[in-house]
Amino acid sequence: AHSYTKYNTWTDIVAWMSSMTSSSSGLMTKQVIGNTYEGRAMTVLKIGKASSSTKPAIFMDCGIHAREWISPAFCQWFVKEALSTYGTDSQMTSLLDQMDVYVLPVFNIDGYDFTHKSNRMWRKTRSRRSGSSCIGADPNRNFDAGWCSMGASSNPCSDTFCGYTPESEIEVKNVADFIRRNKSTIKAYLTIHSYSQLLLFPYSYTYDLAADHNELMKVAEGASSALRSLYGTRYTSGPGATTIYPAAGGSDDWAYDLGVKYSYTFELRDTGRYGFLLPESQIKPTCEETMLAVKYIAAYVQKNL
Ligand SMILES: Nc1ncc(C[C@H](C[SeH])C(=O)O)cc1Cl
Ligand SMILES: [Zn+2]
Ligand SMILES: [Zn+2]
Ligand SMILES: [Zn+2]
Ligand SMILES: [Zn+2]
Ligand SMILES: [Zn+2]
Repeated sequence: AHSYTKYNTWTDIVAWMSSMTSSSSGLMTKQVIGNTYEGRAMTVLKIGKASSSTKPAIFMDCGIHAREWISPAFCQWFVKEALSTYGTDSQMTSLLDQMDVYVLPVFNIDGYDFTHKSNRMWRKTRSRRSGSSCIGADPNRNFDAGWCSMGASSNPCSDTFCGYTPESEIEVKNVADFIRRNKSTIKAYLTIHSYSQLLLFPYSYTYDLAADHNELMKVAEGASSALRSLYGTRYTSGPGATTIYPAAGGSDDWAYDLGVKYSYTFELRDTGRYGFLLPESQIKPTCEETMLAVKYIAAYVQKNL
């Protein structure tokens, strides 16, 4: 059964999405944006006060990398917090009255399911192509942003295989299509990963500073200190290229170049003691502190609409 303090199976997450939607009394709707390679339905949850007019929006995805289990746990936690504190928490109420938040709880569903059933350390998608016995591409190297120019491999057997073309992975194409369709309303893009405790922003595909570097840095530092205020967890903020490593084809860089100014990659707990195998006992504290950072960014975006 589903639990917010467990790493849920895809089956449990599917059931959870349906029950949360039907009990949300209109505050949340769900829509399928396409299927994965193995045919699982990529489901986006739209959270916000129902409105006949289109509202500005924030898009957040989790689980682009299969083994980073704390990430989908956070998206589920965020949905719970949003639905349960709307009407009582003034900031969440204001946010959902004025904006919509699109949440993709698991981006790479095939990979996530594979980590539960076979190989816990799998990272990529599970696509297959004749000509190679190796499976999958790194979805965070498959976006059309400096594609395969650095920090990625054109070897299908590599864990950072960039794919055969930009958006060759159907999961990437489905998400890119959705964001393109909604780019006039999407003001912020948040993509949740683990681990290292970093708050990254463009660019990773070049050492050049983004046009909005100073503003993005200011907001990242504010979000990191909001996060630190709860349990003292320390994050480092900065452009991906210099803060983690130079790498091309990432979703944050692609969204930024599309025009989504507030584009961030979160690398959640920890710094390496458990790594991807973060104990379930740390789900609650990790999610509660991350809520503070996400709400900080959301409030900033709201103020600057
Ligand atoms: N644009 C990007 N932003 C963040 C990262 C770091 C994540 C950390 Se798991 C990755 O390697 O895909 C990588 C890229 Cl290419
Ligand atoms: Zn279960
Ligand atoms: Zn499992
Ligand atoms: Zn990742
Ligand atoms: Zn990572
Ligand atoms: Zn809470």
